[in-house]
Order: sequence, then C-alpha cells, then structure tokens
Amino acid sequence: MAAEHGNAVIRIEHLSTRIGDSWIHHDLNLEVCRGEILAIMGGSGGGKSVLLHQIMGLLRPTEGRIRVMDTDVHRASPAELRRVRRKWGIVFQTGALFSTLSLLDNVAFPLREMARYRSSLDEGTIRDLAWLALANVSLGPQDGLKKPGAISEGMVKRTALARALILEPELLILDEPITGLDPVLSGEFIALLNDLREEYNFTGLVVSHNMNALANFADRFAVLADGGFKGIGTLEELAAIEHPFIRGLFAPTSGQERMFRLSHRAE
Ligand SMILES: Nc1ncnc2c1ncn2[C@@H]1O[C@H](COP(=O)(O)OP(=O)(O)OP(=O)(O)O)[C@@H](O)[C@H]1O
Repeated sequence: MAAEHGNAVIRIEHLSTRIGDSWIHHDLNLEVCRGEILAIMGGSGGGKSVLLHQIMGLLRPTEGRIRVMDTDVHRASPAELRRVRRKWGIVFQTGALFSTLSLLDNVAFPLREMARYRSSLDEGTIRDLAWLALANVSLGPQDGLKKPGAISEGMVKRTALARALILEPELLILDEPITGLDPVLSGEFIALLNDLREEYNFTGLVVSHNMNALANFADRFAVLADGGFKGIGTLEELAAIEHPFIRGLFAPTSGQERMFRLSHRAE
C-alpha cells in the first residue's frame, strides 16, 4: 500500500532525551505517513522503548515535540489525549493480557469501556464483535474461553492483536511483535499482519531489532543507533548506507537471503 507523503500520522521534531547524565536521543526527526508501516530498528539499550513511551505520551522528551494525528501528545489537555488515544491500538511485547479474563473478555475489554459512554453497544453485540475479532486472528470458539495462562505465546500475540484492532484504530503500534516466536510462528504472524492491514487499512509503527523478519511487512525502516537515526528509508535505500550498525542489520546469517530478496525486488 502506498503511503501518502506529507500526511503524517506521527511527526517527531527535534526530539532529544536526557536521562540522568546521559543523552539517549539527539535531535530525532521522523514522520510516519498515513497508510505506511514504519519500523524503528535498533540494538538493545538504543532508546527504542523510551521513544515509544514518548510517542504514547507516557514519557516527556527533554527537547522537541511529538504530534500524533496532529495532537501534541505532551502539550494536549487530558480530554484531547483521550480522543487521540481512542484512535490507536497497541500490541505490547508481552501481550499485556489480563490474566484473570478469558481471551474473549480480553478482546471485549475496549468495547466494554466504550459501552460506558455509548449505550448502543449492548452486551450481545459486544460478545459478537469480540468473537469476530478472535476469528479474524484465527482463534475459534475452542479458544475464546481459555485464560492467557493456558495458551501458547503465538496465541497470546494474536489475542493482543485482536484486542488492539477491535476499535478499528487508525494507527497500530506494535512493540517487538515477533520476539519470543520461532521463525515459523513469526512468519505466520507477519502474514496475519499483512492480511489484517488489507482489511483494517491502518498506519503502523513497529519497534523491533529484527529487520529480516519485518522485511515483508514494513515499508520503511528508521535505524536508531548512538542516539540518532542513522538511516531512514526502504530496505533498498538502507542497503546503500555505509554505517556499521546498518551493515550489521544486513549481515551475516540472513544477509544472503535478504540480498536475494533485494535483487529480485529490483528486477
Ligand atoms: N527509567 C530509566 N532510568 C534510567 N535509565 C533509563 C530508564 N529507562 C531507560 N533508561 C536507559 O535509556 C537507554 C535506552 O533504553 P531503552 O529501554 O529505550 O532501550 P531499547 O532500545 O528499548 O532496548 P531493548 O531493545 O533492550 O528493550 C538505556 O541505556 C537505558 O538504560
């Protein structure tokens, strides 16, 4: 799907972050355009989680600003922030499911919250929508009444995805979506994300350290290293950048496979 450039869903401007005596980010600038999937890549301790928390409005940058759907998430009123938060869905790295609720009730949770303000959402409708959302991630009636402790890691991820999508968000944020999944399951999860992208038409922000696994999902990558974005672009554009961290993302174990894919894309 082509991104509409100039139509930023997330806009990060001159963002710098100091924690204690250390500068974690220096003058970050980034736009996530409507309709695209952008992946923020980086090594451990590189500042991805801090940036994600800042985008969600949970942590304040030392300098700069972040707008999500034209709302400055650090200067907005609580009501404005609530309005913009209703337009995004988040899949946390661990799934963050409520352990005492069934998968069905986890997925229904955002709808039940909404029903407090919209009386048109009755309990029967909520349950039907939650079953449908579970079916969309290939979880059936045999799974819906299970608790998170009784299911596999892959099912946790799919349930978290169903919950994030149930309010049909404009923006889907995925924190390390395939961490903890083996290569087969992570391939299946990426295929599911691609299917759901067609259906829900969301803009996506993904945080990950595994560029290879996201090659078939993300349109662009922003590589965070040494506090700055060392490259922002498609895989082909990044492949032309001589920065050692970026070269490391392309090497060594999966490099041949990716170069094969790149050469075929170029044909
Ligand atoms: N609350 C905090 N207090 C002090 N330092 C922190 C805090 N949160 C993060 N940091 C530091 O900020 C830096 C960036 O951390 P961050 O968690 O954003 O990295 P990351 O890229 O998400 O790493 P990982 O992939 O391992 O989760 C690290 O050096 C970390 O120690």
